[in-house]
Amino acid sequence: ETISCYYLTPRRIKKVMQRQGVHGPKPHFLRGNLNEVASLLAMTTCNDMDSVHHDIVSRLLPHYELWSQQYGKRFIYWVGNEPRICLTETEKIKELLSSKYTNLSGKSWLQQQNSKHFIGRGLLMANGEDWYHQRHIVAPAFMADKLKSHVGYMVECTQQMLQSLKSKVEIGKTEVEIGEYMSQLTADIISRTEFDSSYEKGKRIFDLLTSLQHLCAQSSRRLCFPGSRSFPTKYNREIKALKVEVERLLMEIIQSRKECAEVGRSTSYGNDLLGMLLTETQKKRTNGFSFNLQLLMDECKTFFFTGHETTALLLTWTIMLLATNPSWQDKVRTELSQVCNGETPTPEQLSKLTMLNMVINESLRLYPPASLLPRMAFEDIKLGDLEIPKGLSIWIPVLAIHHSEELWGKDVHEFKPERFAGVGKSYAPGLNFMPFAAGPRNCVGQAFALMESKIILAMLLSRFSFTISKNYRHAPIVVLTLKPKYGVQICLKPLSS
Ligand code: HEM
Repeated sequence: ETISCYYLTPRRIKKVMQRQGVHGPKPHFLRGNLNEVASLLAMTTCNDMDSVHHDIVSRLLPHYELWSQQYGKRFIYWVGNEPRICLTETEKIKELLSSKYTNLSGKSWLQQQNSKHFIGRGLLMANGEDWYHQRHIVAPAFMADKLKSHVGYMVECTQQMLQSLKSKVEIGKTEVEIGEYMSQLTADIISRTEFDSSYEKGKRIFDLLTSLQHLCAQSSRRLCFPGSRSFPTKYNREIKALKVEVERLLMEIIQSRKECAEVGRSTSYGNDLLGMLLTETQKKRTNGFSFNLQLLMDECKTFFFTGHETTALLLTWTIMLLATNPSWQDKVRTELSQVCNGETPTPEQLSKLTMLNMVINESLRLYPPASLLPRMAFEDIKLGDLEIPKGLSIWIPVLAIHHSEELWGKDVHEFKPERFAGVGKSYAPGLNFMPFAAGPRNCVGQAFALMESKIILAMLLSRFSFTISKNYRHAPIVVLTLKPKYGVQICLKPLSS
């Protein structure tokens, strides 16, 4: 199978794509176009941006800009031995992400390899039947009524964060790097709501996962061929050691939950995500799918990771946008005082915060934390007139779609939340807007993330007003997710209420 994946299929793919008039840069032996991508990116991201503006595609996807100009909307390039088609036609994307193709497409071997030691085969990286079973096991943890029961924790964690901001301001430290606060807060919330574990306990897990993420991200730029990941290099040893340590800590959390149930202190494993996963490990299955201990740990890692970083980035970018657009900050604050009257928002009130919702959408459009969607065709598939041969990987550059002048108009790079007015009523941005992907394999945590973000922003905005600090350096980068390279420094001013 390896041989067919590495030597035969690419030749076939090349032929099928050429026949359809899909071209791209010439690949080099073994490295494909990795060197061009790396050197273009090194050039565009070596400096900060000269001002806070949002035209970031040429900075973050310079290869996309170059090749889409040279070869057209659809082009093909090579990451090592893996051929990729870049797809921006939203009708075709819609079809690809629909239920028709959930079994015929998924995460590629290369991606699975790159995250093997990071989040393993948890939901995000699973395919086919494995994915289907996992998705059905975890989905109930993110239903509306479950989410409502988390509001209390979310508010409590946010209050603690606000308290620590207040203490800082009181001793005269009015400038803070808000990204760090958001990252800690969302980590705290996912630990408490889904694992019933304190932030301190979870913190070490997050730190280790972050280091693992960085190491594994490096590997996606390294040359990869079958077997190379098991060489005992320093790099591989480092990854192994971190992985062992994360899993040891997770076992502690898992073990203590199991003991709680087994010594009879509680009647079940609990009904948060960890409890539901543990219950699943006890079930005997006949259909060949087994939820074993390794999968349990992979799932925990997956949710520790997906459950906090992306949301923290959404919050951080939104705060940067509000800090640089004081009129929108005022608008949202006015709405908050009208709807919530100075109180902590309830789940019912959250849905009435339309200005806040518009601001969050606009932030997700300009700075989508997950800026690319990767898929691979496991069979030959046909998207309209486009044939996608088996083994071709498909890259959907969400960031480029969100910044497409053709789709959004001349003011595409401007911060204009009003473009989302009426979303959910008469106006649907449809597939021009896909920060959480779409179809059956969309973000399972979307409602969780949005509820959490609204609570945090609402509480922050009613306690403080803020401006961007002169120390803020606008330098967005993509390291798996879209981040501000040096964080977001803001100056806080407490509001009297
Ligand atoms: C603003 C915050 C978030 C954004 C922008 C975001 C975005 C996304 C996107 C684009 C995907 C599809 C990835 C792909 O298929 O390649 C995804 C999947 C996923 N997300 Fe999120 N996410 C966010 C928050 C969360 C939260 C809070 C959780 C969990 C509590 C979560 C858990 C997951 C999981 C488990 C998947 C994999 C789903 C599957 O493959 O079936 N996400 N997310």
